[in-house]
Amino acid sequence: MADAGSFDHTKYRAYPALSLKDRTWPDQQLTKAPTLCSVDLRDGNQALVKPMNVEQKVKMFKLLVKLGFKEIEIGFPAAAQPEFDFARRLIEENLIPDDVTIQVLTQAREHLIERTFESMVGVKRAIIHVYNSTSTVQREQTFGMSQDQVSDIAVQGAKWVQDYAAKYPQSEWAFEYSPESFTGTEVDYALEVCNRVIDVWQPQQGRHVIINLPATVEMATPNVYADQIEYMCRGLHQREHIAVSLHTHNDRGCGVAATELGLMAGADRVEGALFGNGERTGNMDLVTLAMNFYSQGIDPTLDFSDVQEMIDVYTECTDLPVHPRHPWVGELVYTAFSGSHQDAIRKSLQYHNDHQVPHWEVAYLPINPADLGRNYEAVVRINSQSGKGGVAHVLERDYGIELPKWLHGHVSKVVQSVAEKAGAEVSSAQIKALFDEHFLAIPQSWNLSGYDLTSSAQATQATFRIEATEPLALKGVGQGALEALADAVGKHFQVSVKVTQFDEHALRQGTDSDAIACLSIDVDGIESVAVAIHEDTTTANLQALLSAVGRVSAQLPG
Ligand SMILES: CC(=O)SCCNC(=O)CCNC(=O)[C@H](O)C(C)(C)COP(=O)(O)OP(=O)(O)OC[C@H]1O[C@@H](n2cnc3c(N)ncnc32)[C@H](O)[C@@H]1OP(=O)(O)O
Ligand SMILES: CC(C)C(=O)C(=O)O
Repeated sequence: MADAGSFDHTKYRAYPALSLKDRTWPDQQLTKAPTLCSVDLRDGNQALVKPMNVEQKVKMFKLLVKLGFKEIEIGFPAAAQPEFDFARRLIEENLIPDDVTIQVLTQAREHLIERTFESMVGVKRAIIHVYNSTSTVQREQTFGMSQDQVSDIAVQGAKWVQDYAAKYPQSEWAFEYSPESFTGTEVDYALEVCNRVIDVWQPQQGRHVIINLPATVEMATPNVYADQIEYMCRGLHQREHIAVSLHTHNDRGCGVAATELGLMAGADRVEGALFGNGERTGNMDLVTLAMNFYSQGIDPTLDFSDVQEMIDVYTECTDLPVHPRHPWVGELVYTAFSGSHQDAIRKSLQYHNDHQVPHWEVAYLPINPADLGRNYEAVVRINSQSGKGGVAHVLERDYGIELPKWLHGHVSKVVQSVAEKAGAEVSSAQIKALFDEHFLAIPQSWNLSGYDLTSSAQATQATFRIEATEPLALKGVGQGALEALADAVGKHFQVSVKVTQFDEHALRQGTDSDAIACLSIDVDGIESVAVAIHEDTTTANLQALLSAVGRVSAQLPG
């Protein structure tokens, strides 16, 4: 038995690096997506607390087909009755589209291979995937066998697969071999085993052969895996007739990176699972890989335009959640809470609206979330980390209220104070309510009920009627209505009223004809800000001024 364990790194040692001095993969660029094979229904399934039942497998299979997978490992039919039944169901109910090839896994043991072929009776086309572990540890500790003996298991397995395939000539067969725990295997020995298998299958005679090189356990940095793949690609017999496939796991958190470097090193095909489900830390995440291609302008060959459906089916079938920060698809991955990010996003989106930008280049948003069926509401969310740009963005986005820049700070101060006190997110509806309460609401007794203007070349003479406890009529004169009202109010309260900021424009949404007036005044040194919306532009302007005075009226003389 192993000891009880102590946090002592000296019991571990570094992975022996392969010295491939003339490696070429670092100079390669990925320009095309590889063949993508989903192993959700096998490697993903075998790692679940509660493996999927047949109905769940059917549901997952249909999702995988809908997403566009052309190769799908559907299970390990010799392992358990539900696995066998699922294979039969797909075949008997004709659920496999003509352009989709299913794949099944088996150990290199004859009775399991025989049963696997029985599960495939009547299939149009299938990949029989046979594996045995070739790793040093498993040779010594699991099998107690020499290199030659383990290599013989692979060769024998390959022959059985070939022999049983010959018994079912109505189906089109492809063969796949995995030296399981490839990354725990001496690479020259792994090459030797694979070549012995290839020599049995003779792919140059038209047989479709896949050599899959799994990082069953991820043990080293991705560059080491890439070296191993380049080494294998150089040495495999009949390389041009076989597909080299990658199957990485995520023990060190680098499953996707290892796959990408492995592709640069010459591989043609990739196995993985949605959201990285799979043994331990999971298989390589196909969603991340495909979206990495997509975001580089490369067709990923999969369609994730309805990400929510994918998440719903996945969570229902696996009973596993998708992390909110999961690359590309997590609930929070297009959300900015922090002020400077929000400000940059808002300006960048505006820039895209206003200019012909040939490619998507928006600050902090590597792709357009709408591509995945996500809406923009999630992009900017407000809490105490947020700034004025973010609050302005929410009012614009959700209510069509475009505020002048000088007003952003005033609104954000109110929202920030609520966010700080609550220690929580402030919703869009709360922001609107705060805006209404602090800027738009007309203070009691300060409602403009009418006005009469007489304009001459010199000045505007005006009477303003205000709904107060005692209806009020104020008279003033000035260059235009707003100045006349400032004059009228000033005279009435014996104060000086100066308009320091003013902006008026049409509202972007809601009633087309509505105007919004935003204004800041100085009343004997006291600053006051207010906003008014009205279908009549002049009324909006005048009401904004009256509201601004009303907000500080308690501080005015008399
Ligand atoms: C890395 C991977 O993900 S590999 C896939 C792993 N997935 C699974 O194992 C899930 C499905 N597997 C199962 O349900 C079972 O293991 C079965 C049905 C396939 C086999 O069941 P059993 O024969 O009862 O048990 P088990 O798997 O423990 O068999 C171990 C025996 O098979 C041998 N063996 C294991 N793997 C292989 C292989 N790939 N090829 C040949 N022999 C193998 C072992 O050496 C051992 O031999 P021994 O009996 O002489 O000691
Ligand atoms: C059977 C093989 C491909 C496997 O699942 C692994 O090595 O992780």
